[in-house]
Amino acid sequence: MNHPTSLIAAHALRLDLALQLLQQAGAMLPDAEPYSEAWLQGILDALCDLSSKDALTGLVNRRSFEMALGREVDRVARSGEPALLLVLDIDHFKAINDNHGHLAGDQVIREVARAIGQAVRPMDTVARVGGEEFAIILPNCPTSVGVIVAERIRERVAALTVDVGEPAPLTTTISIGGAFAPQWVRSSSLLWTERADRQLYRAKAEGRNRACLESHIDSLVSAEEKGMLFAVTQQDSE
Ligand SMILES: Nc1nc2c(ncn2[C@@H]2O[C@H](COP(=O)(O)OP(=O)(O)OP(=O)(O)O)[C@@H](O)[C@H]2O)c(=O)[nH]1
Repeated sequence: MNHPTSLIAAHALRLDLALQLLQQAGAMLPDAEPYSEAWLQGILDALCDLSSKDALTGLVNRRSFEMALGREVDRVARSGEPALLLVLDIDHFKAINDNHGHLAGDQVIREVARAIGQAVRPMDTVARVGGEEFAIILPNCPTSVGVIVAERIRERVAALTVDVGEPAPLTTTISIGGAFAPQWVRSSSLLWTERADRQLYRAKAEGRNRACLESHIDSLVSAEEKGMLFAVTQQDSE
């Protein structure tokens, strides 16, 4: 397809606010002639990057996480590879805010985020999905490995000492819930998340500072998911 060479007058674009936002976030501005095609592309890329990140931790934010989860659901349905979704929540976090202040709470969130990031593979997507809630998508993660990874993350966080400028550093723990995507079944992000959330709820109810992963996933495929599988099979055979 032929594109007209110049559809826009680049200098007429009002980019002040966009540039201000990028500078304030400490983003690298493109090293190209201002208003050239390469420069504009660099600005757009930097804005996309900024809008997909959580400002406090630098992790993937909720919006971007949901997109990644949708892509993983599709990938699992196509490839049949096992994938694990973990949801994590800092235990009794309200007490940290109440006893040490909001800034100390923020510092704990940042350190927990860093510890989680260090405990997983680069191919895993770690996101901050709420105040003190995180989620991780682990593609290509067999059931036996999932349990080990979840436990490794829990131990890393439990071993953290967070310096918040008080005589003694703070320590904290997390509860983790996990669910595997049902293989060869076209599930949905929502159903997968609900399963992981149920396990997180269980981890909290059983005493916190623990990881609970759903077992026997085949028998837990819901009627709704079986319906989706049937719909796919029917469609494919047409
Ligand atoms: N410092 C700080 N606190 C936050 C942030 N977002 C949410 N919070 C606080 O996180 C706390 C979450 O508390 P709860 O949902 O009651 O849960 P909890 O105290 O962690 O208890 P359990 O989850 O049951 O172990 C609330 O007090 C929120 O105000 C944030 O960005 N920074």
